[in-house]
Order: sequence, then structure tokens, then C-alpha cells
Amino acid sequence: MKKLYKGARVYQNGKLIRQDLVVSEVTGLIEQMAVELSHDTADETIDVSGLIISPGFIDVHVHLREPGGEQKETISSGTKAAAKGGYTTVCAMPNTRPVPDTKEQMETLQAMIGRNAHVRVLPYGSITIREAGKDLTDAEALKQAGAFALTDDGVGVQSAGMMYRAMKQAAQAGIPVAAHCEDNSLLFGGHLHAGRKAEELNINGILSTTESVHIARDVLLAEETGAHYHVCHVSTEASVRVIRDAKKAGIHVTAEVSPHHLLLNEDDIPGDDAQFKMNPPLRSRRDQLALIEGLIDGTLDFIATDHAPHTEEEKAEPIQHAPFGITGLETAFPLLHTFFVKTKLFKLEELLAWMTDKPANVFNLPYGRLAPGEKAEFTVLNLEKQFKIDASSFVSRGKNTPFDGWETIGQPVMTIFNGKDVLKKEEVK
Ligand SMILES: NC(=O)N[C@@H](CC(=O)O)C(=O)O
Ligand SMILES: [Zn+2]
Ligand SMILES: [Zn+2]
Repeated sequence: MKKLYKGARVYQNGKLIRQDLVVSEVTGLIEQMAVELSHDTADETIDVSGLIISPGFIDVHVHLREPGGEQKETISSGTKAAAKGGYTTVCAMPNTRPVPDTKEQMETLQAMIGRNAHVRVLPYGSITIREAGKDLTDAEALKQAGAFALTDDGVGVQSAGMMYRAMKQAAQAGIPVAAHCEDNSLLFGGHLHAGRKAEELNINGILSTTESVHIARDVLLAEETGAHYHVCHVSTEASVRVIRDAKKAGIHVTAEVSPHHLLLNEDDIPGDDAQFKMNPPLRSRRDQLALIEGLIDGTLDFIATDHAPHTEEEKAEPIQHAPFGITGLETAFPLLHTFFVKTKLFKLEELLAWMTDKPANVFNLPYGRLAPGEKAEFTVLNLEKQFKIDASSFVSRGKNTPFDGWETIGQPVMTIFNGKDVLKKEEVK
């Protein structure tokens, strides 16, 4: 069965060009691509005129929760949410139970992914055993078992010596180290950014330096060890400055920023509502602007959601008791398109680069390219489609979002993975 996708503008290497695509469901490959292909090149024609085809989005920061947290999300539900959001590759964080911290655990996890995933899942291995910060994992063995990179996300690596050893080993194995930057000795029981909202709600604050101190420490360790050091969910102005300086110094540091830190700041928190609680927290307006600027000038390399589903009961608790984290896969593109592309702050091509080519390049992934002979994995976007975000309609098990009820324009209407539809809205247009 061959399908001709006809009439769309296709995003490729920073440009949008009119192209028709023929996809084989049998091989899962793109067979032909040209400005105009006739109907007889395929068994079926899908009219995508007026729509955009983008390589499937890549999200290198996703919590799928399985194994151990299936009440929050599963590999199946999380990858369905990914497909709905236009993503065909997601990288799964290792703060699960058990943690993929050995070759055997990683192999077990790969088998679960093989059975249950609807899009590609690349799992992270942990930096330390059980993410406990005490004993180093075997970077080489984890890499051999298919680990995408190493991280202890959910918690910072507290000791500089441990991070030094981790980076040294990772550099030798040729695997990146991705860091959740949080110095627990600077945490002081905080739940929100140490700013006016925390003061107003009388909640302990999380300093900007709780994050930036780790980044400053780690870029120097990356320089010393030659490791590829990737900073997760950058949230402060000082962090952007430290990363900018490190890049200028030629250190191999890359960084991601999440949609919520680009879209929101502490002033948007309406009150004691845990839908606005995540780690790192929503910072000041000044930090938010520094993140936007950092993304535009290339200090921050790309966007990753930090999709962090939790149960409704957990997130109904007051801020002081609820867990940190919000979902992101189903809302990222509509929100970023509405509030940054429609407002002309970002070009559509830039946004698509931050969701496809840029993460692929940073991590040397052979995905995110559309060409004859390449895998057919792409998403079809209808930029005119208006809809109101409705958390109750999420396919993710996590309904936790601060964006419930927000009006958006533009969304994925089809997602193709291995040549097959993994998301198809009733009306394509
Ligand atoms: N981001 C969050 O607020 N929470 C994440 C952990 C993390 O990314 O640090 C989670 O696992 O729930
Ligand atoms: Zn984190
Ligand atoms: Zn995370």
C-alpha cells in the first residue's frame, strides 16, 4: 500500500518547500519526493493541501513513568500522547522503579518499549545507581545496551567529585551526560521560585542559584573531562549567561528549555494551585525573557517538554504537598505556535528546527530528515485549526497542566511513524 501526500509545504533544513511525498506502508520509507507527483504514483492520495509536513518532532525530555509509575503514565499512553503532539521520537527519563542503571535493567526496559511503544522511545540510563548519587553506573555497558544518554533527572548530582567521575567515564564511552541542575544545599525546602509569588503565598522559595551553581560547576568539569554536557530544563537568566560564556570558551555544552518556562512566569501562578508547580519552578519575568533571548541567539539549543505526568489526586494537593511536574507532549506545538509564531516572535521554521533538526544534531540522531529512502516519520500540521486545550481530553494519563482552557491555533492532525498513521484526526483539514 502506497500513499501520496499531496499539496503540503514540507519543512526541511530550515525551509518550507512545496513537495509531494509517496510513502510505502510496507517498507515504512519515503519512496519519492518532488514538487508535483501524479496520483498514479500511489494507491491512495491524501489531500494535505494548505497544510505543513514536518519531520516528526523529537522530545529528549519525557517521563513515561513505566516501570513503577503506571498510575501516572505508561509507555503506551505516553507514546500515544507523543503521537498526538506530533512527536515520533521521545527520550525516556530514568527516574522509574526500577531505574535503568545496569545493562540488564536497560535490556528489560528496551523489551518493554519494543512491546508497548507507538513511536520511537530512546531511554536514558542513570548516572548513579538508583539515582542515589552514591555509586556510578557503568557508562560503557549502558551505552552498549542502547542508552541514549545518562542522567539522574529528578535530582541533581550533589557531589562535584561524582559528576567529575561520571563525565570522565561518559567521555570515554562517548555518551552525553544530561543534568538536572539542583544543589540540595541551596534548596531550603523550596516549592516555588524565590520571588514575589512565593512570598505572597508564604511558601519557601527556590533560589536561581540552586540551579545555576550546578551549571557553573559542571561546565568546568566538562571542560576538564571533555564530556558532552547537556543541561536539562534551563530556567534562569544566570544559567543562560553561564552557558553562553561556556559555549564561547569552546566547552561542549548544550541546553534545552521547556515550553512552560518560555510561556509562563511566577506572576501567572493564580494562587495555591499545584498545576503551576514544577521543577525547576516558573521564574521571574526577567528570567523568562532571558530564556526567550537565549533560545533565539542559540545559547539554548532546542525545546524539550519535560512531560511529567502525575495523578489528579496528587496534583489536587496544595503546592507544599503536591509533586513537581506538568505534562507537555499534547500542548507544546499548539502553545508555541500560538504564542510565539502567530505573534511573530519566532518564525515557524525556527520553531520547527527547535523541535526537529536541532535536537537531532545535538545528539547525532539520524532522524528528523525527510528524503527519498529515509524513514517515513512526520507530522502534518494544520496551522489554522483553533481549539481550546482541554486536559480531560488528553490521551496521556496525566491531566496535570497549567494550560487547561487556553485557546490555541495550530495543531498536528496526522502523525506518521514507520509509514503508518499513529494519529489521524477525523477531518484532516
Ligand atoms: N520536572 C518536574 O517537575 N518533575 C519531574 C522530574 C524532573 O524533571 O526533574 C518528574 O519526574 O516528575
Ligand atoms: Zn529535572
Ligand atoms: Zn524531567
